[in-house]
Amino acid sequence: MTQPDTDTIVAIATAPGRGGVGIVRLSGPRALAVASALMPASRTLAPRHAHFSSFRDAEGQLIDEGLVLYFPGPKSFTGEDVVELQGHGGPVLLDQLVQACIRQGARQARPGEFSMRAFLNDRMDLTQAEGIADLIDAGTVAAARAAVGSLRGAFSDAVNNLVEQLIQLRIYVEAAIDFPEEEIDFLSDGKVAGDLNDLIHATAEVLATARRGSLLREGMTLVIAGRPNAGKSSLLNALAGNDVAIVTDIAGTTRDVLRETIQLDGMPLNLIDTAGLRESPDVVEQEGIRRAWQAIEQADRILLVVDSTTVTPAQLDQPDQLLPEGQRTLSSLGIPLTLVLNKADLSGLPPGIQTNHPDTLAISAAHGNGLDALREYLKQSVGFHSGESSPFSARRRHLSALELALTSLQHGARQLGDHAAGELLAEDLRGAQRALEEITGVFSADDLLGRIFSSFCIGK
Ligand SMILES: Nc1nc2c(ncn2[C@@H]2O[C@H](COP(=O)(O)OP(=O)(O)OP(=O)(O)O)[C@@H](O)[C@H]2O)c(=O)[nH]1
Ligand SMILES: [K+]
Ligand SMILES: [Mg+2]
Repeated sequence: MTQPDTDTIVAIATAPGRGGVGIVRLSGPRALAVASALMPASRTLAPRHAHFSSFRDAEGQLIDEGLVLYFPGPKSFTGEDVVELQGHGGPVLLDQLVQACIRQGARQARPGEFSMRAFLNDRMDLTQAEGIADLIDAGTVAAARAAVGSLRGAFSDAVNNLVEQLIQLRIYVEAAIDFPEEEIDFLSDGKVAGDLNDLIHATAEVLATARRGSLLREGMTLVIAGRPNAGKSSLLNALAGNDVAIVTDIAGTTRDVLRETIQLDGMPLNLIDTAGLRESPDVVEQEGIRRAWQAIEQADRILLVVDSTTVTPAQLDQPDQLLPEGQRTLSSLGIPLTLVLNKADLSGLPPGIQTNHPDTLAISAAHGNGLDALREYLKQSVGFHSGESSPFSARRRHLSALELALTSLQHGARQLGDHAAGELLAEDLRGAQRALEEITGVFSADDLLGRIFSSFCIGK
């Protein structure tokens, strides 16, 4: 496992720009020495007390004056000696303070390096470190509450509980393998099957909660696709409540991929409007259509918009027929799809859910009819309820790890049914544990740590 290096690091900890107060943070074995070099020689710093002091560069030039706080390790954020210099919040001024610290032997911190040291020094686990980043980045109150939950360890607790149950089961199974003379026929032993089943349920539950947490954080990506002039851009504008996209009656108006994020009762929705799909001799439009397909492939859900005055009832159950000849098929992508029958004002369709066709709604993007039903439908399609919160925030990597653990456990359960060798079950349980421990960072590849922490900003 990576060890924290012994450099003393420094960075501006407050947001870039001007503010009343700006904080420069030092961490490492020489934090106190570096900070002291900027202050009058007579200054001694009592731990966890605010001291007022001047800050000077190596030439004795006054940079600023403000408060100094010293947190001796290991009871500090990073687990190392930490000193905070709180000056006035000007970018040039704070940079001078950082440069003065560097002159005294500190090094500029890399993105996320303070949090990474806190993790490596066991001050927190990975989900807590990620909780800090998510809290800072939270775009909604619900997302911020979920991130605080992670920060306080709610996610780690849930995962550690699963690991604990898993270890108990592994001990039993491995013992049965190692001591066959004991004649514990654990394969037909109801205890193993029962415990495994409990574990599968508990893991599925944590996964469901994590999915909600991830939804609050990242939202859902909806790609609006369809033939030219179906009313895709009109739908984007109607949902965004803003004229983000150009709407005209000319087929092929939209060329670029347009992105707009909206909130649906606290759930972020990333809406993407695309060029109308058709064969076109125009090279600009061709490029737009290529990009449209690129966006479609990345969608969490596709909103296939069709002009309801042009469709026949038979086409409704075969979405691929709703695109012109020569286009790729949507059904082969395996992405959830909603059929939006637009221009209901012209076709006379009743706006809202079409009860005899699943995942089909009629709307009038131009007049706003059926949009409330569409919003409600979108929330329900992902299991999101208004005002919902999640006890913790989660990221894609957490979901993948939980999914992997669940698949391993389910695979293990099938081994039981097949009366196969216990080694196979043991292997599945080991795999599940590894996946779960990757979430909290008990088990982690070095490059995973690098990837996670480098996505944090400098000073975090
Ligand atoms: N009557 C009626 N007209 C609509 C409705 N929605 C869109 N339109 C009209 O249909 C035409 C095309 O609308 P757009 O939103 O530009 O369609 P688009 O699918 O984005 O078109 P491209 O970008 O060219 O692919 C415009 O003249 C809109 O005013 C609707 O609900 N009812
Ligand atoms: K158009
Ligand atoms: Mg358009």
